Amino acid sequence: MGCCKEEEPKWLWVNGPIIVGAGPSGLAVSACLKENGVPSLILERSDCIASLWQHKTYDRLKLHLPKQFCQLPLFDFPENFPKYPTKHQFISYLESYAKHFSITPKFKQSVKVAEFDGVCGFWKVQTQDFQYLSKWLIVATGENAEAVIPEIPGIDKFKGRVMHTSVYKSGTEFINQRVLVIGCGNSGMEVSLDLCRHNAIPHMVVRNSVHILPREMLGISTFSIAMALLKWMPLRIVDKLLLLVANLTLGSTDKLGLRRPKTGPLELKNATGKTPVLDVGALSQIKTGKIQIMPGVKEITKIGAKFLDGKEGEFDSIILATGYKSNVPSWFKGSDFFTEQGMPKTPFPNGWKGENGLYTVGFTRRGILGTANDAKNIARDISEQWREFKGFCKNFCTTKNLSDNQGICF
Ligand SMILES: Cc1cc2nc3c(=O)[nH]c(=O)nc-3n(C[C@H](O)[C@H](O)[C@H](O)COP(=O)(O)OP(=O)(O)OC[C@H]3O[C@@H](n4cnc5c(N)ncnc54)[C@H](O)[C@@H]3O)c2cc1C
Ligand SMILES: NC(=O)C1=CN([C@@H]2O[C@H](COP(=O)(O)OP(=O)(O)OC[C@H]3O[C@@H](n4cnc5c(N)ncnc54)[C@H](OP(=O)(O)O)[C@@H]3O)[C@@H](O)[C@H]2O)C=CC1
Ligand SMILES: O=C(O)C(=O)Cc1c[nH]c2ccccc12
Repeated sequence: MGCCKEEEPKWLWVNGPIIVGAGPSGLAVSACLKENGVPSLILERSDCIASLWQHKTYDRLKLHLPKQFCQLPLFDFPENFPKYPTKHQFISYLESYAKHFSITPKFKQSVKVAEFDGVCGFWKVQTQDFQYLSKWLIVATGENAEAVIPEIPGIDKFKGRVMHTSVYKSGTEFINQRVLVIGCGNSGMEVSLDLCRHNAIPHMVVRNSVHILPREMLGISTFSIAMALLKWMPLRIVDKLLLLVANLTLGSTDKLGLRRPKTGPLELKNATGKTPVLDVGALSQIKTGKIQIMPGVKEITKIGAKFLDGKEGEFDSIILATGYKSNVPSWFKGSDFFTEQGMPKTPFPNGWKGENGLYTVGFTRRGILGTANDAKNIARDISEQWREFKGFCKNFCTTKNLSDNQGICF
């Protein structure tokens, strides 16, 4: 009987923290560490930095918060960037960012297991190729690591195309098609709008309530207004003001089949992570009927869908705009720092630090702004320990002809 003993993966000692994920969060924390004299190693499952932005977003995507809220620490956006940069501009900024700080992640390293070894006092991080060892583990895999694909009765029978928004690029593939868009967050709204602009016929499923705010109020971004008001008044009052202006400028969304939640938009974002829709044009297409609002789906049939109100419709394609989730529970083991949903249990602003050298960056439900905050906190914290640890490292590592961010093999 042939026996093939699986080869033990090679061990790599990392000089500095291990960062999992080369998105904006991983890059930001690596840059802040470097600024404090601490080397680090980023492990990235994909073949490039910012893979969410490069591989999983549609062509027409723009940041919907103004640029001052979306830049990473220590290195600003170029002056000539517009108020709302395009995704291509954002990616080129991130590439310059990595270059500026000489950040060279190790690509195609998908972390399968990460666990603290209490005996040796190190984090053991396993990818398909290696086992990495470090005193610090920084989780930067994001709140949007995997697409949420809900089980919708009958979806396997559907004859047309079914895709998640993470693979949608442009409406050019859907010209003249009747498309069912399931979900009405920012992705559902913007994909429906893009479909309209390509002469497709989108029908958007709204099974629940949703907050829609104008992206700007009197030429000032709604998000900037909210941030400014929050310095002076409680969240609930800010929410009331935002809703007052939203109702004045957009009219009642309830009449269009878009009921507002009882909880205000910012309070809801903080409590559940549900981001309010910042409208960039979908609402006016809903008003003209070019985007049709549909109730919850009862089941999908071969040729279309049956809805909870008893109506039926025929569709050529289905786009799941059903959101994203963290993937931390699938690879992070042996600690109860994270919830079952893969978010830190400790709420903002203290969720960035765990025990035994564990850190998280980008799990604040506050977009890039939250990332920048975490990255600075982590770098400050680790750099204090680093100075002490460096002495130990010097004795430990025999091979000295390696650059800062390479692992030492033994
Ligand atoms: C369509 C869209 C638009 C958005 N627009 C904005 C905006 O305008 N402003 C804003 O502030 N926020 C926006 N966000 C939120 C956005 O997710 C974050 O702001 C930002 O991308 C978060 O960066 P991150 O590095 O934390 O996560 P990500 O960008 O998701 O990066 C995480 C990285 O980790 C890698 N990874 C995951 N699992 C593993 C593993 N097991 N092993 C190795 N690598 C792994 C991934 O491949 C990825 O490269 C948007 C999100 C989406 C989906
Ligand atoms: N321009 C930009 O900057 C953009 C930013 N984004 C950001 O990306 C993140 C993800 O957004 P998005 O992809 O819209 O995800 P969201 O999680 O915000 O929205 C998911 C939507 O899908 C619905 N849904 C989930 N499961 C089902 C189901 N089984 N049946 C019917 N509906 C379902 C949800 O409804 P329910 O509420 O009932 O659960 C919700 O309407 C957000 O932070 C968003 O702001 C996204 C696009 C553009
Ligand atoms: O665009 C996103 O997904 C974000 O997470 C940005 C964001 C953080 N906090 C908010 C509050 C209201 C609208 C968007 C955001």
